[in-house]
Amino acid sequence: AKMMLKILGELALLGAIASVFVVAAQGRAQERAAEESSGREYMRKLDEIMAEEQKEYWKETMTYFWHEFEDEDLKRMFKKYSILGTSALPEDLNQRLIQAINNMKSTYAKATICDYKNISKCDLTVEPENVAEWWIGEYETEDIEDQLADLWTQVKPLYEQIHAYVRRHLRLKYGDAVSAKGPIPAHLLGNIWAQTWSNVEKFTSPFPDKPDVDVTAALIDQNYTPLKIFQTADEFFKSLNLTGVPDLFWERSIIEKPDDGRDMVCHASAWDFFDGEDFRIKQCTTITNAFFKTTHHELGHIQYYLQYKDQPIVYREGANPGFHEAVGDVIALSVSTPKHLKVMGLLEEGPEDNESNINQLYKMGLDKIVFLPFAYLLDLWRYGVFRGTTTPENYNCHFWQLRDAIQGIEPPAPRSEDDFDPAAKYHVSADVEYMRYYISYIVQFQFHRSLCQLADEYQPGDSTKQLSNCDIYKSTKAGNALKDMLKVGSSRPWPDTMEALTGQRNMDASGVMEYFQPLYDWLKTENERTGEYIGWEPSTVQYC
Ligand SMILES: C=C(C[SeH])C(=O)N1CCC[C@H]1C(=O)O
Ligand SMILES: [Zn+2]
Repeated sequence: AKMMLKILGELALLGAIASVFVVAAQGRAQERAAEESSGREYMRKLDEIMAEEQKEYWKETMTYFWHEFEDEDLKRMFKKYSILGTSALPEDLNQRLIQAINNMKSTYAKATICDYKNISKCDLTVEPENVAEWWIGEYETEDIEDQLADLWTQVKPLYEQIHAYVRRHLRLKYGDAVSAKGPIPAHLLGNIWAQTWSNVEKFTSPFPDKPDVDVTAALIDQNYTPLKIFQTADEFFKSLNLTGVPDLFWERSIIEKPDDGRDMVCHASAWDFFDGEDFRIKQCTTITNAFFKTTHHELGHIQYYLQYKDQPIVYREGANPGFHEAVGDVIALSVSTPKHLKVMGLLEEGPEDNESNINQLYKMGLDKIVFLPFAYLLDLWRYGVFRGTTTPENYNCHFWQLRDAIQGIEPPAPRSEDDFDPAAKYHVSADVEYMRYYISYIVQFQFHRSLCQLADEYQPGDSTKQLSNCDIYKSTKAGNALKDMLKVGSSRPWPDTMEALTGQRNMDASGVMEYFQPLYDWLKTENERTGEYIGWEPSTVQYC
């Protein structure tokens, strides 16, 4: 009884604090912002006030010895409230931080935050370690960096096979501009960041005589509009007994680039307004295969918001950031199968023979496998920047050293410290953590495998039910399992959440490797036939 009273007291305390936090923060901030400003200025003012008020409530949180609470849930909530992040900065510096990445270090140097591992010690300047620790801390896993490295070790052999195969075909097209054993020049890969290589698929496909699985032409021929792409994607989620987007979503989202001259950050994004009703996407949709996929990706974020909207505010986030990025992609893995595209009338009936399957896996590999080293190295580089092992004098040099060593690509021309190439990536300039995508591209195949088994679309060892040909469309059994995972938000440690869906408590590459096994086998045979050098020697381009 005494224990119960104590817990009830803590819960009541939490309820009071939590409601004060949120309602007060939003209500008062919105009133003040509206009184003091309007339009674009309103959003900046709202940010400013919210940061001030968040800091006020954070200080109140710190007056409780929550570390000693017995109730695990209560303690978890307080721990999340205790992480203030960049809102610890004075708002003007926070604005500069958001808008001017290149003076992040001096901006951080002026702020003081609590020691990540000793929250009662709050006189620390934001030493580099705290930021890397803070980002890594979001994964609540002591050895997360080792796990991330292990995942790369598991997938790297497959990447090296794709790299060698693509390099050969680029040599066939561009000659000696591409060395037989060196890194691939980044500008030949059809993507400004060389992060995915889908744009070289057409002239490198293993079996070019087979029908192309690119739906861009079909989308255009069938008069798809951005709205119809969104409605089609939303229908897939509803087919799984998940929740369709609310009317407010259609009223308030921006799904096409505005033609009224205002400038807008066109990088696709999804937004939760934390009132349980207002969820939006901002996207400059064009009618392409790529945007068909991105729309599913962004609606995956909206679905997560919809499923955890009744959780306490502090738990309205992904089980870890990688989970949030994986939801829409898991759906897109089903949508992008030739089987599903034929159901949608976006692909002509045609053979689903082994060569077509290899082509399809190759297309997916140019997106999913090629992306992994890029996503991994981008935050390896930033961990070095935050920790001070990468100093301003060698920002660009270290970036290209990682691009050379891990991704096997080289800059198109000599580089120096007069250049700052990492900032050409939106997420670096906008200060958005990126390891979430690396994790997503691993765990989405673990989720896909489990959902496909539930949908009876995949059976290990059954060649008629291969993972890469699985489409969970209309499987309410799979949909309900996914819904159960999403509803939890971050109220449980992510290994618990992953285990509930997959039976596994760890991220592992077995899902992605199983999905791509037929391609891996084919590439090893093909690269051996053509005598390719697997891997790459260091670049000879001057970049340090
Ligand atoms: C689509 C989004 C918004 Se969450 C995105 O930033 N992505 C999705 C794939 C990786 C990363 C990128 O574009 O670099
Ligand atoms: Zn995303």
